[in-house]
Amino acid sequence: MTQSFQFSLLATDGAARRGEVSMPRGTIRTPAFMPVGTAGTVKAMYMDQVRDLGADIILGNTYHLMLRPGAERVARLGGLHEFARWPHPILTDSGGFQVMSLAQLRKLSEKGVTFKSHIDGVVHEMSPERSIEIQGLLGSDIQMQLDECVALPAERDVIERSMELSLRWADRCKIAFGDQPGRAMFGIVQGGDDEALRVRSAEALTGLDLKGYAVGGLAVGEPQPVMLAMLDAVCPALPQHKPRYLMGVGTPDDIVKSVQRGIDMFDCVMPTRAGRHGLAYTRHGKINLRNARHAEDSRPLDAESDCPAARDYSRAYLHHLVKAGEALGGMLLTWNNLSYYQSLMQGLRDAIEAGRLADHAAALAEGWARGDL
Ligand SMILES: CCOC(=O)Nc1nc2cc3nc(NC)[nH]c3cc2c(=O)[nH]1
Repeated sequence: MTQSFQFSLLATDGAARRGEVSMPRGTIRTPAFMPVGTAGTVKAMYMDQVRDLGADIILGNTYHLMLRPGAERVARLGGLHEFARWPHPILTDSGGFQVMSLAQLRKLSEKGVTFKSHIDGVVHEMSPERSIEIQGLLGSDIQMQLDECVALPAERDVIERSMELSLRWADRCKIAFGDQPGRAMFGIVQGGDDEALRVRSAEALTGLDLKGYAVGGLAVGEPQPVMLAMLDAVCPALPQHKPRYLMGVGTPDDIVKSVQRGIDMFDCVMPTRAGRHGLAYTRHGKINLRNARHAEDSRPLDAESDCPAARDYSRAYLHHLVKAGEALGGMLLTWNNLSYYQSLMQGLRDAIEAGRLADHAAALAEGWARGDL
């Protein structure tokens, strides 16, 4: 068990990397998918199940937890790992993105963001320093800088000013983070859909010598080719021997194409949220269990899966649960979806080690395109 934060590059295949992040609370095998545990829970899952599916790390949302139950309260109760019974690494976001998408009446200035809670209307001030303080109170292993995710499309000078603000906040967060052995603070590359601004952001953050780098400001509705073009510009401008985390991504296809461009870590609400809405992710593509065509289909989602939710329940039963609004429907589909995402990541890790990522990616795409025979 290490007392420090170390990233080791174990193998590469083109721009893709197979690595390991070793931390005091455990090792993260990369490429890695981080299930989103917004308010200290991966919705509809027990934490033991999340672990059994192969997740090495989960994501917690600062915005939600600071509003309820409150960061100081979580600290008094022993921190988020103890509170939520997840003893492995946790990455927390800085809350910036959620403030801009969830809070009412938010104001952004050099100082930070001021907003009214969407729960009880209380006004909160979140400076870069306070964001890091909150993440420390939660006991977060990987803390994110406070940043501004500019909405696209935007004028170049708006993107530039926003990117430069995030850089100043990165510096303030690094100072506020100080020296927390075994923990890390990641910078967040911004710059919208402008390659030159993206490279400037990546190079400036590299100069701060942080433990890892996130790519933010993407997966905000831009076409996939735009997102991938930004990765083609950013990844070569980031240090080879530090982890790269693409925020909010994505579909299985997004993940494969991003791994091929050098991304190591992902988080996305898709598998959990879609599961609660009746959608199953499988190696044959997406299956919408709300659709009446499943009403008498006695086949499971995937007879070859080692996940009981995929292997042991008929589509007819899942369709019934979803139509009836039964809690078990969301539970089984979330279980299936997270299982599929973790098996996707395991397959990518194996393919990079074996130097056959291109063939593996083609086989995956063929399976998704073949659809659900
Ligand atoms: C997870 C760390 O988040 C932050 O602290 N800031 C941040 N979060 C983002 C989350 C995003 N989710 C999506 N798509 C679903 N795009 C995102 C961008 C950011 C971001 O720029 N900055």
